[in-house]
Amino acid sequence: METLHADLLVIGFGKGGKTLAATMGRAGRRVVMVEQSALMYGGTCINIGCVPTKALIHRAAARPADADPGKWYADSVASTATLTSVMRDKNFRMLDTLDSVTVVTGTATFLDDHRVEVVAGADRLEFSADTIVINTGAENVVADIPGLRDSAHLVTGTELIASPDMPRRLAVIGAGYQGLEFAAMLRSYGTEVTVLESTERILPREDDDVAQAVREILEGEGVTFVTSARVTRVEDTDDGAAVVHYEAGGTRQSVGADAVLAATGRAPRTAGLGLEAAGVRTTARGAVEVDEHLRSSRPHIYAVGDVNGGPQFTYISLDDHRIVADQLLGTGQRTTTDRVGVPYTLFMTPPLARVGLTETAARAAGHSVRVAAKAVANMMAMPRAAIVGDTRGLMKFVMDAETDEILGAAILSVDAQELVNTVALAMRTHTTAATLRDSIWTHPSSTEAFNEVLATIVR
Ligand SMILES: Cc1cc2nc3c(=O)[nH]c(=O)nc-3n(C[C@H](O)[C@H](O)[C@H](O)COP(=O)(O)OP(=O)(O)OC[C@H]3O[C@@H](n4cnc5c(N)ncnc54)[C@H](O)[C@@H]3O)c2cc1C
Ligand SMILES: NC(=O)c1ccc[n+]([C@@H]2O[C@H](COP(=O)([O-])OP(=O)(O)OC[C@H]3O[C@@H](n4cnc5c(N)ncnc54)[C@H](O)[C@@H]3O)[C@@H](O)[C@H]2O)c1
Repeated sequence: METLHADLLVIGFGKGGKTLAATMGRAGRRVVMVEQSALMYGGTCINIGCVPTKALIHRAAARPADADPGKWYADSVASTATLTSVMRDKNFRMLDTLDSVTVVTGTATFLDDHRVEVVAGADRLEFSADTIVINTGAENVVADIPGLRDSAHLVTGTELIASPDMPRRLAVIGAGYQGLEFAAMLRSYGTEVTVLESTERILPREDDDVAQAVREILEGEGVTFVTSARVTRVEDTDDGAAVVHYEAGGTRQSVGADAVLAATGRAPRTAGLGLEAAGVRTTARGAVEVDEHLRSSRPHIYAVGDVNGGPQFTYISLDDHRIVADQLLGTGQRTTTDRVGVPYTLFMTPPLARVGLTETAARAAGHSVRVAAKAVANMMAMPRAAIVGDTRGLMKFVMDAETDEILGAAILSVDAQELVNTVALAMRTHTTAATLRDSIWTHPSSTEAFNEVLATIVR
């Protein structure tokens, strides 16, 4: 069989890989992009991750009081599918319209460190490339709980958002990003939601006051939480539902559910890639082992995005592409250690946005800390929350008492996903808290809260 040669071969149509493929294609390099599914052009984020979940969250908030919840849910799933198909098509065309880029639909496996086999049904192609980028993402982990994997009611987020049938009762296993976003989203459509989390409290990496505020908001919406829960068994019943058995607080309990959502993490997708044949090492957690330039143990093979074991966010995959592009076209200076102030947002309503250190982590790291904090409901100078009708939440800033630089922030408020980017930029540019506090911001805006919160030193 003929082996087709490319300058760059990318395995997986994720954020980092597709952006790199486009950049290299525009620079005149011969690029092959291999994606295993035509339903995944553009990757996880636009097809089964960020975009559809946030679209469904947005639609839930727009439900008229008199709309039938089940029908509104089915319509929302349908309109979300339309949105993702438009984005998928745009992503495909972004690469397909570049003369030097070829998109191949099939599953890639390494034959050796320069050759990759692509299989699609009975068809088989073979490619070789000078540079290979692995961008295969991550996949949901289904915990090893008796009965769970065999339950007809087990769903991952991918299946949940594809079905027009709104579950009447949802049991969520895991109170991380997926668990809390799906719990909040389904609850706002009208589903009865119970979240079972194995740790002592939700969001164990956040400060107590922030995690508690999140829990109170979600409980106020009607979500039930069981923490320190050990899920022991999932059992399908004759009446077409499931019962999730668990132990908590020293007693055995159970909850009935029409769907059981596995939200216990996403693991790097390296199985079946033939990494051994290429001499590419993996970490104990199954990620491709990379250095700060994202080179694997074979220097011409890179890994970008979730598969390299870094933070699982779309914009990290995008930043990974900048590092590899700098290796291939630039000065080769950029590294993962350049990253300062990486923000992230949990999209509940209102959202929780975070950047930098928590108060607990800042103290543990030996910083001399000052904390500014205020409940959104107590703010006088930020009418935006009242205007949009949601004054729940709090804002909290952790500053270095000596330099007045911001070490971290937690913003649980309307517009938090936007506000946090300004704070992250302040952190990256060593802008002091006093500058943010005394700056001129538009009115009425959420950013105005900085004037007030940063003047409210609580410790
Ligand atoms: C429900 C959910 C919500 C999320 N919400 C957010 C959010 O709001 N904000 C945010 O920043 N992040 C969010 N994330 C995380 C974000 O989606 C991921 O971090 C990001 O999409 C990872 O992109 P990637 O570049 O690693 O690869 P991916 O986009 O995962 O792409 C990998 C691609 O590789 C393909 N592939 C795998 N193996 C092979 C093979 N052998 N051959 C060929 N192709 C292969 C897959 O089909 C897939 O298309 C969310 C994730 C989920 C699951
Ligand atoms: N808004 C966003 O940016 C966004 C949204 C969704 C997902 N993501 C990304 O996807 C990643 C994966 O999300 P996730 O929520 O699946 O994982 P996660 O790691 O964020 O949370 C998993 C949770 O499940 C709990 N858990 C594990 N095993 C359990 C068990 N047997 N019983 C009960 N609880 C158990 C863990 O203690 C943890 O709280 C996130 O880390 C994030 O990077 C991002």
